[in-house]
Amino acid sequence: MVKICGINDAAGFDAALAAGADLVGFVFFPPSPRAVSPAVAASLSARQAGGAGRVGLFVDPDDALLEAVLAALPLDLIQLHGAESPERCAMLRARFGRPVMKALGIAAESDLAALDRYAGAVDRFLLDAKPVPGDALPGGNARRFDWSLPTRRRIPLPWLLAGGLTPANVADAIAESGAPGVDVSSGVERARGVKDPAMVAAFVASAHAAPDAAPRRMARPAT
Ligand SMILES: O=C(O)c1ccccc1NCC(=O)[C@H](O)[C@H](O)COP(=O)(O)O
Repeated sequence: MVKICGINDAAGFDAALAAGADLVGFVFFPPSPRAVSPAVAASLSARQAGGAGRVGLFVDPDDALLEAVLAALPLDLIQLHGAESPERCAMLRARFGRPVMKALGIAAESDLAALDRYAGAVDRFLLDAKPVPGDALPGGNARRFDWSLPTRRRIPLPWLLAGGLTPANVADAIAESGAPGVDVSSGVERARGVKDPAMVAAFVASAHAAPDAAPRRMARPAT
């Protein structure tokens, strides 16, 4: 399973779908250079029906933002990339009736303890590099973490690996981490916030071809 995150223009959206990405992510976090309004996300999503699940990325969203986004386009998955508690994740999942993917920042094995705290409250995990002081954003910083860490714990839900992935390293990342899916943003950009269609195509091809992976093993979220 391959997710291309931070889609904010037609070329990036078209490239992701043409390449066979399983999920495309829209960032609803205004400080991000990849941020889109609900209207822009809806118009990009309408370029092609189906083809990839639509993911909305939020950072500690209030209910009003989720209402506005879901009124504009039918998300398949809500990605929570802030400090949302397990209780808040469960509440949003119940209120909006969409599966939730919780992003967990990982820098050391001890960070994996959060998996058990969230397991009953969410549907999937995104294991991403933990931001460090000075990072501009809570995610999407092209920072990677030790790919062997996920192998040290049983991960109780379907999950994606993220953080600093590129077309050149994604096969190694899958092999070393055992990830059933991957998520990328910076590594398929020609400039910060600008997706490069050729890099998107190369990333999806490399991830789907990775011999040690089962990237399509994790079913798409129900729509
Ligand atoms: O991309 C952003 O602008 C962003 C903003 C706020 C929270 C998370 C954000 N991105 C997360 C992702 O794009 C991915 O899920 C993941 O972090 C991989 O990012 P990258 O290292 O850039 O490939």
